[in-house]
Amino acid sequence: MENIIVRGGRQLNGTVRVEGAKNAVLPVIAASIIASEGKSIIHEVPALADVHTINQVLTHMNAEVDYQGNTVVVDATQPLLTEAPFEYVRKMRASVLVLGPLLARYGHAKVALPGGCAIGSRPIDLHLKGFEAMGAEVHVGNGFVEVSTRDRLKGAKIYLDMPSVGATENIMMAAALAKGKTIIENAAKEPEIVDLANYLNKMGAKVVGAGTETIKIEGVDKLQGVEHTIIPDRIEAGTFMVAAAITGGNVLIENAEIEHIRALVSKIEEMGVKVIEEKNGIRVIGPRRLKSTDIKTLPHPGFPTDMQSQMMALMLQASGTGVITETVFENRFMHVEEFRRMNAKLKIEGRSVIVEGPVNLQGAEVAATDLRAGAALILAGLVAEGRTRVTSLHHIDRGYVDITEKFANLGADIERVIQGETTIITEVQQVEVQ
Ligand SMILES: CC(=O)N[C@H]1[C@@H](OP(=O)(O)OP(=O)(O)OC[C@H]2O[C@@H](n3ccc(=O)[nH]c3=O)[C@H](O)[C@@H]2O)O[C@H](CO)[C@@H](O)[C@@H]1O
Ligand SMILES: C=C(OP(=O)(O)O)C(=O)O
Repeated sequence: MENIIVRGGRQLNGTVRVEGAKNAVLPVIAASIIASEGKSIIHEVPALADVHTINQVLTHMNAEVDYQGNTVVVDATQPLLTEAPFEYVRKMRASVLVLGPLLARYGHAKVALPGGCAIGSRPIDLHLKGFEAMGAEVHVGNGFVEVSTRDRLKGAKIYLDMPSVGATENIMMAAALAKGKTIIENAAKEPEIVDLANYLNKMGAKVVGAGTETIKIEGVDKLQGVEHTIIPDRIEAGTFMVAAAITGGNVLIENAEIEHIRALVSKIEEMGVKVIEEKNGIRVIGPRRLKSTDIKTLPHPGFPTDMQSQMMALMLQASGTGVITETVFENRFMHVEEFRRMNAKLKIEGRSVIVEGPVNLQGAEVAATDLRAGAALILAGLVAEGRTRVTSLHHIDRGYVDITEKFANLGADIERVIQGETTIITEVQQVEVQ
């Protein structure tokens, strides 16, 4: 079993470069299977366990996938299987993102039902509602969801009860080849939606309005493979911003896009952190004393739920009482129990956590309960007294490339170990481990 060991007390200084965004690359790779002509060449692909999973899903379906350096090349011109079994969906819920592309191109898709996960029940009813509105039949049974249509999908007006990122992406991809116009109302506005729309448009689709609450898609007859570069990962960037802030350090986060993380920037500035936009990225300088604040997670452009646990770590070091309210996922406070093992004073009240700071965090044995919680525990470990051991690293490997090396390069006392021994983990080994 692998663990990360952090010894607290070092200030972080230097430069770190963020990777391409996990949440942008997964739908983009999924969308590449709509291309019936030409190869899709995708750059800035992060070497994450989730990327290997989506590549395996495509390979299972008969697409040719070549992954070298940070580039993935997908050739989906040959006939594809239209099923994704449980072994992939179990590892990664985003496997459901092949539903829209397969339905669009083949009129059929069958994917194992994702089920609940650590952060909430996460149904896919809105994805299915969208497909049904476009004329697809939906059948759920034996642990699978199957969507099919005898005729070509028809454009439709679809109102999402909530601005679901995955539903917006799946419907956008299905609508790309539908007959006529689809309008998605109350669509998700995340930067990753815009990246997917840009990619689809390069492939020949007609998508307008991505990044606003109304997206219009005029269906076309076919899409072709193109070259695309994935946007930077705003959550990885945010995690390093918090690392600089929590240690009172000075870190340049290269390749970070400030427009994608305004809500986070504004909150950490309220806490006394200095944020400077530079030519190559964002410089973050932590203050001597942090002031507490309140946070409410919301769909973009609100405060991202994927930064909630990292902010909890930061608020534990801030003076005063702060309230964190989670409105996106109903069960995303699993890390509270782990922070408490580190001497945190946290009180859960319904969908909020009251954070009393500052506390003297103490190193402890803690487990990552999801990928962001894992990163948050490392952040807490950076300032805790003594040694923190973080386990369940498969969560962290889903969303962070070389997190141990990146923190070590900034001056952290951190190492990844196997059964008590220090090891250097290569990308290939990481894939075998998950
Ligand atoms: C791979 C990826 O991009 N993951 C991101 C994506 O997840 P994901 O796309 O799964 O998140 P959604 O935006 O769909 O989920 C938001 C909320 O809507 C609910 N819901 C969603 C769909 C549905 O059909 N019915 C329904 O009730 C979910 O249970 C959740 O409570 O957006 C989340 C919210 O920003 C992020 O935390 C995830 O990192
Ligand atoms: C919740 C997350 O991802 P996923 O939707 O892939 O589980 C995340 O990236 O924090």
